[in-house]
Amino acid sequence: MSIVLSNISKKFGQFSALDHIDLEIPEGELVALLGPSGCGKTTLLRIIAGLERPDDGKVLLSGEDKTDHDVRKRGIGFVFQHYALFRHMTVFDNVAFGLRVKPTKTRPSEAIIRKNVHDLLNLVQLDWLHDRFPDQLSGGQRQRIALARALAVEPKVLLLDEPFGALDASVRKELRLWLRHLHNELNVTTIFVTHDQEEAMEVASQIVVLNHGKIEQKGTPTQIYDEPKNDFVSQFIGHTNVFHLENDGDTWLKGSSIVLDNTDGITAHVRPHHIGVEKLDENASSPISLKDWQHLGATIRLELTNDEFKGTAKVIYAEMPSDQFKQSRLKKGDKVALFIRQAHWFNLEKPHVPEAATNF
Ligand SMILES: Nc1ncnc2c1ncn2[C@@H]1O[C@H](COP(=O)(O)OP(=O)(O)OP(=O)(O)O)[C@@H](O)[C@H]1O
Repeated sequence: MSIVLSNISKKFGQFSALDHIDLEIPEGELVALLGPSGCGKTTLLRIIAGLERPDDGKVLLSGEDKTDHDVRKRGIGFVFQHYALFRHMTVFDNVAFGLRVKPTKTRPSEAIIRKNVHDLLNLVQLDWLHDRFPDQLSGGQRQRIALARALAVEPKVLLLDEPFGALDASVRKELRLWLRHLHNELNVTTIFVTHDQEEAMEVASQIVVLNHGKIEQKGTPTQIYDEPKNDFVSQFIGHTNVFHLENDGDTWLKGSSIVLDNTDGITAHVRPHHIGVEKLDENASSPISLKDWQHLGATIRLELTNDEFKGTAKVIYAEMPSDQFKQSRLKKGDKVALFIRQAHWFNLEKPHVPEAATNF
């Protein structure tokens, strides 16, 4: 089922939770709604589900206006952060629930229900737990059962609100991959809410970045990461060094061939792995030195300081492969030269800095 949101707005009292949202989600996509706490993610999900009514705008499902349709008539399945499995029912009965409460006319026979439930439990790889009760499951297992239960009624859209939010990091990681594989298998249009950019990047085919009730950007994970539309998106996705040229000066650009006539109000965002670092000899005049470094596994994060910075960005973070770090023989206190391979520029009056200035 495709989803079109047209000019959706929602206020709570005077507070504008969603402000003229336009969004199209083609059938079969796996979309992440990503943004900081309170930006309107859950409200948007609830409006799609029919649990909340927008003040303005329309919700079209498969091209039909469903804005005023009841939640039960939308063919949508949900999973929320706090898995609401029925504690007094076994895993099997939890998954069968949605089928057993269907009106007599549309309710499958008990034999078909048994087959469907076992198929679903196999799909989430937990059929062996079918006669357990929710209290006897781990958090990750409960979440997979909650998904199986949502899928039992064959929804045309699946909405997941921070489905793995309450789980510890390693289980979350495992379930992210699992969700992506499950989606590849079923191809149900799926929207999940998260405030974790890594989760969005890893799972979604499309990411919608929200902030203060507005869409800042929509695109593939690659587009969002490599071509952020504004400084909010750039900072929200991944790590970046933020340089306010008025305060921070441009000594960090020296040796990079970037020349700017006017630095007023300009910010440059540079990802740590876009900064090359080269060891200089002791007598070199560079103001930049290696203060500290941390081992992140395959990469090393370097903490660099610039004596000439007047502003706030006193520490510059760079990253390099750990093998390269070993070869470089860098040690704390060494003077270094920086090579900025790529930067994102914001608030430039001219639409682009010269080609040579962004990539070299
Ligand atoms: N029923 C309500 N009454 C009043 N204000 C509400 C209501 N529901 C949500 N809000 C406000 O609307 C804003 C958006 O809320 P929403 O739950 O959509 O945010 P969110 O992005 O999902 O946040 P989080 O990541 O913290 O769950 C918040 O400031 C919230 O306080």
